[in-house]
Amino acid sequence: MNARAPDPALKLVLASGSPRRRELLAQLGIVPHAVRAPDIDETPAKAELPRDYVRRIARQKAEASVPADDELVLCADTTVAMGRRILGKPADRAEAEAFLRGLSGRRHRVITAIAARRGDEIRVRDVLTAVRMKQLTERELARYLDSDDWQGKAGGYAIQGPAGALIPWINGSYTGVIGLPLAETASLLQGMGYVIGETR
Ligand SMILES: Cc1cn([C@H]2C[C@H](O)[C@@H](COP(=O)(O)OP(=O)(O)OP(=O)(O)O)O2)c(=O)[nH]c1=O
Repeated sequence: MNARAPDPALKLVLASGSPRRRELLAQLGIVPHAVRAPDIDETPAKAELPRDYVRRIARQKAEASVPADDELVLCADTTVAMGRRILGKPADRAEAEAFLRGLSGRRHRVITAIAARRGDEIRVRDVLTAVRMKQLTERELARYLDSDDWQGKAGGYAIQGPAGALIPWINGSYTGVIGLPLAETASLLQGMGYVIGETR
């Protein structure tokens, strides 16, 4: 992919309503010029594979976010995959419990796709992390469900919260599991001409 010339005047728009993504971006020293969360239908298509699904959703978020001439848009989507199954955000406690019982004692994948848009050009990348959850006891499961920390989290858990105690092993990108893989995001933004570290 061709790298664009660095443009220190380019402003970053974060097209995400996730406060975690904003915090992760701050780790790169980036405070978005604006935050505009697009509203799109995140229903998986029939038989859609998890990686295809997150890439499609990240692209659709970018398509729904039209940047001004001096703006670069960044969006992302995270999903948990068990084989071919896509585990999105649980609708309620019963669904979170079903997800966690399925993840308990096994390996799954967390895939985050990031998309950047400048003008009409959209670039998408995906980052895959393998995660193992320990075999949960009934007590651990009940305590975690009681914490409500599963709400709004793909797969029904968040590694950066109390569920960190339930995850003994990952292979991949920790920041990708939380929702924004920082190394890949930095390189994507720089490739689109964004200058990290510039005060705007
Ligand atoms: C597996 C896992 C997911 N998550 C979160 C990351 C994402 O915010 C969320 C998946 O939902 P997303 O649809 O990716 O993002 P979002 O709805 O929070 O924000 P937006 O669509 O506006 O960008 O799950 C964690 O925070 N920690 C984890 O360990």
